[in-house]
Amino acid sequence: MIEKIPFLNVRSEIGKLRAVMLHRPGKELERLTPQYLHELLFDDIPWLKKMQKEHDGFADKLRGRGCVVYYYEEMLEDIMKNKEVKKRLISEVVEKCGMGNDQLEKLIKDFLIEKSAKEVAEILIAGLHKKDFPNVKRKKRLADYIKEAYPFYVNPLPNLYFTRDPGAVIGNGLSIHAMRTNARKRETMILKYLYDFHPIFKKEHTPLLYDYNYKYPIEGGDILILAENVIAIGCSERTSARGIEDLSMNLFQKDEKIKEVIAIQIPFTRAYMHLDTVFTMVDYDKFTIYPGVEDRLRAFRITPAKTCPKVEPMNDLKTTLKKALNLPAVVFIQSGGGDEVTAAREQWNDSTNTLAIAPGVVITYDRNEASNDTLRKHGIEVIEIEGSELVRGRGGPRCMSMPLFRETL
Ligand SMILES: NC(=[NH2+])NCCC[C@H](N)C(=O)O
Repeated sequence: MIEKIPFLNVRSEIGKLRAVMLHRPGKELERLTPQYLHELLFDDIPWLKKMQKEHDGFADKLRGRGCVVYYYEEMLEDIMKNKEVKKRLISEVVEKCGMGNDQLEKLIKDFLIEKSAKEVAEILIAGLHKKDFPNVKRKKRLADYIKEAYPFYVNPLPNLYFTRDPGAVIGNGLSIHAMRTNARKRETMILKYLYDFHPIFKKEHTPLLYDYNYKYPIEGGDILILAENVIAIGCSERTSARGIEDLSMNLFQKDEKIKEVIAIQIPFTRAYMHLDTVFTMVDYDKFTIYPGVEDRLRAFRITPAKTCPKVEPMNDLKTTLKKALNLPAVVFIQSGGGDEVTAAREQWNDSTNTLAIAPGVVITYDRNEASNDTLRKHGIEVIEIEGSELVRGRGGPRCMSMPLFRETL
């Protein structure tokens, strides 16, 4: 049952979190095999049952602190109770699978349309394995032979539990992202349907700030809502410079409160694919940072201008943040407790990927002991969750959550 929230509202990284969208990992994770791990953006294969327990633990901690949890899959099921929506979504998904055989496409569409909203929601996330499709007599095309060894008609979406990335609520608007990799593109297509048809998005009050079919990639793990008037966007392996400029222009045009964007360039590499894997905000004036990249970050100030935004290179990130947030000082809390090796190991396990649920209160993985201690020494309340399986997809509590509503500071 969907409870009502007023409308989307995220004007900071740290305001009390009242509503969040999660995805409980499901069957899609059991479709990972060593052969396709890399393509599906995983480094290892999680044990699903344990992973779900860990994820439920995460959701419980959020609820325990007064946050309503919405699940992606339930919302997807909700919108597909409308037969027309179900039909359109099935068609769009199947057509984007590149099967190379129109007759097969039609058969799969007909097969899916007969299923309930719940079953279709599951298949659109977990994928359609060839063995789950009845072997009806049909003419084989070249593509069928070429792809004979490939197990799926519709690919699974194992990264969907990182709900942070396909979309971001910024202010009262929704940014639906153009994902860098094919493995994650359907996640955003589905989010667009949720935006169009699910009542919780209250489309008429929710400006669309970016769309998944825009040309330049941008992903949610790179977006940090520093304050009402200033947003940080990482320029990373996943988020392009032009994507940042285009989103900035839309923000300036569609949200009168947003006056500047700080672009933060991080090294382009898998270990830190998004800004939030090395840098997150934990309190009004405190950030946690992976020391291994601290000297390699570059900051640029982006402000409105006529045709394209004005871009100014800044001297250093700390001073830039201080100025933008109008603070006398900002504190960078180094993850890893001051040891280079510990810091690198814990970063790989998402020590810096903290989810603030109120000013000075964060959720992190329990395994990152040194980083958690350091946060506590700086007066941060650290709520720990288990994440031995969850972490295998290379993401932590922040990646696993898409805030919908935060109390205004
Ligand atoms: N916001 C984040 N840091 N998300 C992490 C996403 C990890 C996921 N396996 C990917 O590579 O896309």
